[in-house]
Amino acid sequence: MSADPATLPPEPGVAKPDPVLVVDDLVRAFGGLVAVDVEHLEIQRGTITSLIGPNGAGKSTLFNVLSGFDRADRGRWSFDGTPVTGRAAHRLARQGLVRTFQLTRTLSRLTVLDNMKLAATGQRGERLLSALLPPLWLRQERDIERRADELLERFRLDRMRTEYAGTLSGGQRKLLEMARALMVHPTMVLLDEPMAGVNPALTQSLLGHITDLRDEGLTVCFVEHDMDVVMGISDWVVCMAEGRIVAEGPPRAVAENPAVIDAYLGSRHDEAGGEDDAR
Ligand SMILES: Nc1ncnc2c1ncn2[C@@H]1O[C@H](COP(=O)(O)OP(=O)(O)OP(=O)(O)O)[C@@H](O)[C@H]1O
Repeated sequence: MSADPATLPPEPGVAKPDPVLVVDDLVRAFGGLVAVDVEHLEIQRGTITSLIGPNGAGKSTLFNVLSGFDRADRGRWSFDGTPVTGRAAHRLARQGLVRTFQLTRTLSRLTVLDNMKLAATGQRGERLLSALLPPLWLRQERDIERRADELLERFRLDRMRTEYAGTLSGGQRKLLEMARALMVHPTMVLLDEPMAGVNPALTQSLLGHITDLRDEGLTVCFVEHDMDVVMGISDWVVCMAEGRIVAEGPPRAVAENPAVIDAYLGSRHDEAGGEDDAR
């Protein structure tokens, strides 16, 4: 952070010195259930910000809306100084905002290299144009393959280049998800549970990749349930509960925040069917 995060008041909606993403009044409801109701949120450029909260807090829904994979019922948001409310995912990717997805069954049937190449094809317009201009098309294909190979080497997946993605281990899949997101040279990446299903040996390597991205100037925002991971690498933590942001701040301050403790205990209380379960 250009300003020391410790100097910012740890309050929901606090203004950041150089926000790359700014969200106002975002509401997403499913029938009568308000899944997301965010009054104001700013994500500071060049930081690792994690989004935490109990199950059903609205984290994935917020990610889906901001990355153009779901619509909001209300609200405005801007990315890198440009209003992008309601903009589709492929257009956001071109502007530099991408999110990762868990590998689908279809992608598992493609090779690692083809997965990477497919991730570069957000630019429909250019591809149509280049199909009409073969030399341009060839050059673009070569550039895409070169970029894919650089990233595969960086993430130590180069030896798996021609293997089917479905044969990768849990940790290698997470590396591929991250590598795919970087194909479009993003400014900001939204990572969906980057550590889920990863064995401890690869966890350190994944954490290292995430901090490297931040150190290179990218903004990283991720949803994660593993609190050791959150506390270990986040510059800033945002906590949601029942669709709202209930706390944000540096990791330690958030961990000790009564609103956060309440959110987690409250959800356990609900899961316990009303019994007082404060473990
Ligand atoms: N497509 C949908 N249709 C109906 N309800 C939905 C839909 N998607 C999410 N919800 C509901 O919205 C609320 C927020 O869900 P969301 O998945 O965003 O929470 P989350 O914080 O990501 O939870 P988790 O940590 O369990 O993934 C939940 O009550 C969920 O059941």
